[in-house]
Amino acid sequence: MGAGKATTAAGANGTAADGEVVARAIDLTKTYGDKDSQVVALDHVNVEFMRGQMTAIMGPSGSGKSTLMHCMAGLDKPTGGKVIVEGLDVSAMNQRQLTKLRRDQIGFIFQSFNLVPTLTAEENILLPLQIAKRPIDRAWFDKVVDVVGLRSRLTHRPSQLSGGQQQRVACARAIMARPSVIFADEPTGNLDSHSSREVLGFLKNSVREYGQTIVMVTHDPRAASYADRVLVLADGRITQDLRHPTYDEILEVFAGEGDEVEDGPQADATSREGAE
Ligand SMILES: Nc1ncnc2c1ncn2[C@@H]1O[C@H](COP(=O)(O)OP(=O)(O)OP(=O)(O)O)[C@@H](O)[C@H]1O
Repeated sequence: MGAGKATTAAGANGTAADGEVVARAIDLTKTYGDKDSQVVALDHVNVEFMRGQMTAIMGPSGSGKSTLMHCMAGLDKPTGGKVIVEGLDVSAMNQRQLTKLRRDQIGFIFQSFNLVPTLTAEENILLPLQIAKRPIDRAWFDKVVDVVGLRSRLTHRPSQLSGGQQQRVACARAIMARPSVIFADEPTGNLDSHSSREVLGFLKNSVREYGQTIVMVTHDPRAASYADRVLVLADGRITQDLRHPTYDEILEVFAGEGDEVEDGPQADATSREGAE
C-alpha cells in the first residue's frame, strides 16, 4: 500500500480525519443463518462517511460490500451495532421511518439502472419527488440535466437510450432530491469504458460542485481512483482506508489476489481523466 504524501492511510478503523460526518457505522455486525451455518457478513465495522466526499468500497466477492451499503441505507437490518445517518439512528427505525429516511435523505444508483421503462427520461428523473409530493425545483432540474448532458434526450424512454445515458438518468434521479448521501452499487458495472467515464465524471462533478456525498461499491480500480477515499473490505472487516489513492496504489492493494478485482479491457480503458 502506498503511504505517500497524497495517500494517507488512516488505519483500518474507518475513522475519517476531518470534515462533517454524514453517516457512520458503529460496531456494525451482520450475520446470516443460524449457529451451525452462520455467515458473518459484517464483523464489528466502524466507519464514518464525510460530507462532500466520494468513497469507494472495494474488496473480494463476499467480503461484505453490499451488506455494508444496504445496512447503511436502511435496506437491511444489522444484527448488532448501529447505523447513524444525519444524526438519526437508522438501526432503531420502524418501516415507516425507514421509508421516510430513504425518500428524504438517501439516493440510490444501481448497476441495472432501475428506470421505469414506460416513462420518459424526464419523468424518471422527477418520479421520486412526485411520489414524495415534493415541489420540483425547475432551476435545479435544468442544472442537473445540463451536467449529465441529457437535455436532448428528455423525451426518450429508457429503451431509446444507451446504457450510459440510462445510467446518467439514474444519476440525475438520485441527485434531484439533493439527498444527504448517494449509495451506488457498482454503478459502472454494466457500462463500456466510455460510458463509465461519463458516469464517474458526473458523480465526481456532483461531489466537487455541489458537495454531494457518495458511497460507491466497485470492483474496478479505475472507477475507485475517482474517489477521495477507498475502503477495502475483507471477511466483513475494513482492512484498508486509503485517502486519494492513485490507480497504481489501488492495484497494489490487490496485487496477487488474482481475479478478485477487474483489470480487464473496460477497467483498462476507463481513464482517470476528470478524476482530479
Ligand atoms: N441473504 C443472505 N443470506 C445468507 N448469506 C448472505 C446473504 N446475503 C449475503 N450473504 C453472505 O454474506 C457475505 C457478504 O455478502 P455481500 O453480498 O455483502 O458481499 P459483497 O462483497 O457485496 O460480494 P460481491 O462482490 O460478490 O457482490 C457473503 O458470504 C454472502 O454469501
